[in-house]
Amino acid sequence: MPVDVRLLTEPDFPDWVRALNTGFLRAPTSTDEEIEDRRSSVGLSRMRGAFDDGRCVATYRSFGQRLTAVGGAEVAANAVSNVTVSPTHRRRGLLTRMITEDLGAAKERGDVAATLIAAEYPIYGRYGFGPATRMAEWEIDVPRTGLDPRWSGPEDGGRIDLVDASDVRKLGPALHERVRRATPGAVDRGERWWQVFTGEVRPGWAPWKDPFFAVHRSAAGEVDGLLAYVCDAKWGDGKQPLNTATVLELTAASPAAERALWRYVCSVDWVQTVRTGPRAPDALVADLFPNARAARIVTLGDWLWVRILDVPAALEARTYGMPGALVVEVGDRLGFAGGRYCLEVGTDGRGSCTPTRDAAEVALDVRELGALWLGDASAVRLAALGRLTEERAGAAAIADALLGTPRSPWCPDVF
Ligand SMILES: CC(=O)SCCNC(=O)CCNC(=O)[C@H](O)C(C)(C)COP(=O)(O)OP(=O)(O)OC[C@H]1O[C@@H](n2cnc3c(N)ncnc32)[C@H](O)[C@@H]1OP(=O)(O)O
Repeated sequence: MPVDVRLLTEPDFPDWVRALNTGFLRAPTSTDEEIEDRRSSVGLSRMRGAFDDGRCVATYRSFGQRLTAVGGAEVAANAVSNVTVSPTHRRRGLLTRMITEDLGAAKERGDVAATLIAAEYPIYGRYGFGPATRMAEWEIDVPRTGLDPRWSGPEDGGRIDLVDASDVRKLGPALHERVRRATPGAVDRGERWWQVFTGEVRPGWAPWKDPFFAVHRSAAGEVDGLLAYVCDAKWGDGKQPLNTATVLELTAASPAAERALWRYVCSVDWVQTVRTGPRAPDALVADLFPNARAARIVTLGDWLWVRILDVPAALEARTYGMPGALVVEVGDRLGFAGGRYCLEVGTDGRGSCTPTRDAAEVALDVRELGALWLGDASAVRLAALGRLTEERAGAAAIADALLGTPRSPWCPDVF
């Protein structure tokens, strides 16, 4: 009997959770509470599974997401998550069947793009996803930073206060909303995100340790920064504290708040090492210190992957650094977004994008367009890699001048 790939129905859910845990190498069994908690937090309507002789052997879920484009507008995105195929059924095309159906539904719904955080690099390019934002994590050797150890708070009239989880649930969402609308690549967060982040809801699959929460207020008294961190309890043989603080979240609506919160976490007594957690690759953190080499990059990699589903809508949603025009030939093996398009950008930085028969100036796969869309990748570099063809000499540099951005895009979330 062929393996049945289909949308989930209510009775499938416990078996689907077992298959999900299996694919992610977690203990396959779950308590009834865990299943009920998961069930109440996700909508079944966009969950898929593959069933072999009645047993779930593959999982897939998508949900609606708001994704910030360059310039601050947001687009409707189809966020992809919980992708697994059990080891007994791998490499038989089950992922391909589930994702092709789901992207087709997203296209029909009018979603502009699809997004995901890829577990492994080689999986999703074949479906038109490109790495659109990157992450970096630093480890800071605090005594080497050259910071004045006598620091006791911001000198510019701002202040930092430790707060409780319930305060974070009150203050965090509005701050995050403000920051994510100003951050290309950021995505919206629902109430559940804040419940899990603050420990109000503790899913069985994630270990929990109460973080320390701090907020930064500007001199005007406005909350413009949020920090969450946990500390270990390591001491050396010579009775020296060797604690590490690991930052779980640092959201700042202003550079002053960002600077103050990094300064704060590097000033906590006993803390010798700060792990920044995943940050934007051009985060301010490393260069805040008199000795920037005290911050060492420990991880650098791709983060949010974007799959453009509607080229004109995606290119018209964002803004551009200069006026100009470019004819782009987009290839799409799955047939959702391919075609030749003319992008024309006015002096106001807004673009119009329409299908055209004019000669293409650059040709690329939709995967590379996804990588370029948020401004992180370079068309000139993609041409050097052989992943973008210049049909007119110099066109890749024009693409970069149009699409490039002064700061890197950044998605602080994992989903
Ligand atoms: C957004 C997220 O949820 S990320 C989490 C992804 N999940 C995981 O990493 C969990 C562990 N891995 C798995 O469950 C599975 O291996 C999956 C889901 C990644 C792939 O599922 P499969 O059903 O085996 O993929 P499928 O058979 O459709 O493969 C399609 C193609 O992708 C390739 N492919 C699939 N997975 C990988 C991989 N990890 N590395 C390299 N190539 C891969 C296949 O070789 C195949 O290539 P082809 O078209 O050239 O023949």
